Amino acid sequence: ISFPQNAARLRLPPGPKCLPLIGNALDVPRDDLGRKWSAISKKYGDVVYLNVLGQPIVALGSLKAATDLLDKRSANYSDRPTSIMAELVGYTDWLFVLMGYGPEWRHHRRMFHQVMNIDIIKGYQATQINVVRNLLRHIRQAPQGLGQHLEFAFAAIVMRVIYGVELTEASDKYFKMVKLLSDVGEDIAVPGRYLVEAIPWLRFLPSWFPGVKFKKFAADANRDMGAMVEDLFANARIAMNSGDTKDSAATRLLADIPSDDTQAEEMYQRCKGVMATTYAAGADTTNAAMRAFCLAMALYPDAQSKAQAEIDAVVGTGRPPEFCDRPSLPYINALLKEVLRWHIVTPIAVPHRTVADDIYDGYLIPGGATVIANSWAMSRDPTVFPDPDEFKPERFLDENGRFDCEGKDPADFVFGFGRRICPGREFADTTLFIFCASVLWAFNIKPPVDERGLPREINRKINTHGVVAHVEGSDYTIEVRSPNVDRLILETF
Ligand code: HEM
Repeated sequence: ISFPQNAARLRLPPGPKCLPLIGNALDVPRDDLGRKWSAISKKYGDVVYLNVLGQPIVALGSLKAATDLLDKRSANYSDRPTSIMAELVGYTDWLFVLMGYGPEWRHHRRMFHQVMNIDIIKGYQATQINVVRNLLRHIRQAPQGLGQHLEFAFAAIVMRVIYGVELTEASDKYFKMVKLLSDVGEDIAVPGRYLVEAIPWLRFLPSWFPGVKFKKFAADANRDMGAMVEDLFANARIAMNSGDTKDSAATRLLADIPSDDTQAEEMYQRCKGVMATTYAAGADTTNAAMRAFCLAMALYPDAQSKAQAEIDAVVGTGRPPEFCDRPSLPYINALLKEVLRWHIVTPIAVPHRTVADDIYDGYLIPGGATVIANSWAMSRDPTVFPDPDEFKPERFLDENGRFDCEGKDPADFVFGFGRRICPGREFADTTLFIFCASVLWAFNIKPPVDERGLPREINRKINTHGVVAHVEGSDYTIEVRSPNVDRLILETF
């Protein structure tokens, strides 16, 4: 990467006016991130510059700007902003989502790929099917607990695949820890949320000092998460050494580490981090997409009926859907794309950081700038997605009803960009397929009803204060579609 020679003479991209000392600190959105950053982009352009207490932030509001920079100039745009909070909660020791662009991140990413590549994940299908059939039974038994069943199911899949641990009850300690992991991660990853990021010396004040509550929060999270990460890894190692192994990503990675290697300890540490990262990054995101699917089905009964008609024609009611049905289900494939577009799980993805100065469209993008790609804005581009707020799987079907997402694939922006693109996206995709197809096969999802049996308004509220956007409600009327399906849900277990 070469530094632009004329950097000093170049203009920075447009942006809101800076105030003395604090710069744009008051302009940085703290909730509803996609929509609010989008409003800033509408006003100033696709590439916007803010200065938050000396920290440059560049917000990219279009797919073109994001691909031009984060994909095509990926070598310069794949670093991550450093975060004092991430350091205080201990994330920088093991969570490679937040690691800077360098050799250690590369080792982690390579290790992740070993256990989550497109061929290996085929071996996880049996687990995915098992968990989803269990989920159907749970929903049938207690439909009012839908939200919790979903949360549990995604945690269960990841735990089984990664650590070989079978989650049994919602109260399982590991399940609680997933929640902690993702809650903390989401909270601290929002740019501008914690003042200590901009005023680092705040970390040296005592915890009782006004405004320093973050220190206690960080210390508690560090202790609890550290214990969990150690505990899970220790279990995997014990199982591995005693020969009592359920095949899992952890045991396979551990088996590859020669114990007499001088670097074995380093590799164990890395393996521990990769496993925990998979859990932290995978469970909550996939769960958020599934909840959005349920909301869409309750709000758009036509789409639900069309999807069910396709499943009935291809799969029938005599057995639940299997992975091999997927190529024959174009409407379901279109619906899955629409779920990911309609509800952007990570509205501003995860921030990148530039390594060196760069020039784009005549503007200077400074080295060390935090770069935000607004995936939410891309999903709402009406030139690509007319009526963008409407849920329309037909967007991804051609005139003959064949699946077609050429030139408008949400995967181009939903999973991030460049060298940091989500490496779990194929696993997320297969998991979502089997979950959505199975739920559609088994249940009708309808609006909730009041005491008189009349439809109540559906809670469409999205919790947007973290990096992952969650549909808040999960209160629907859920009916088993037929007595035959009911029998099968019970019999399959
Ligand atoms: C619908 C589900 C998912 C969505 C929407 C999603 C989205 C994202 C996004 C936007 C990023 C940041 C990319 C960037 O920096 O440009 C990311 C990173 C990541 N995701 Fe996902 N993800 C999903 C599921 C998963 C799953 C299931 C796993 C694990 C099995 C996973 C593992 C990761 C990891 C490890 C990273 C960090 C990559 C790095 O920093 O190099 N994700 N994801």
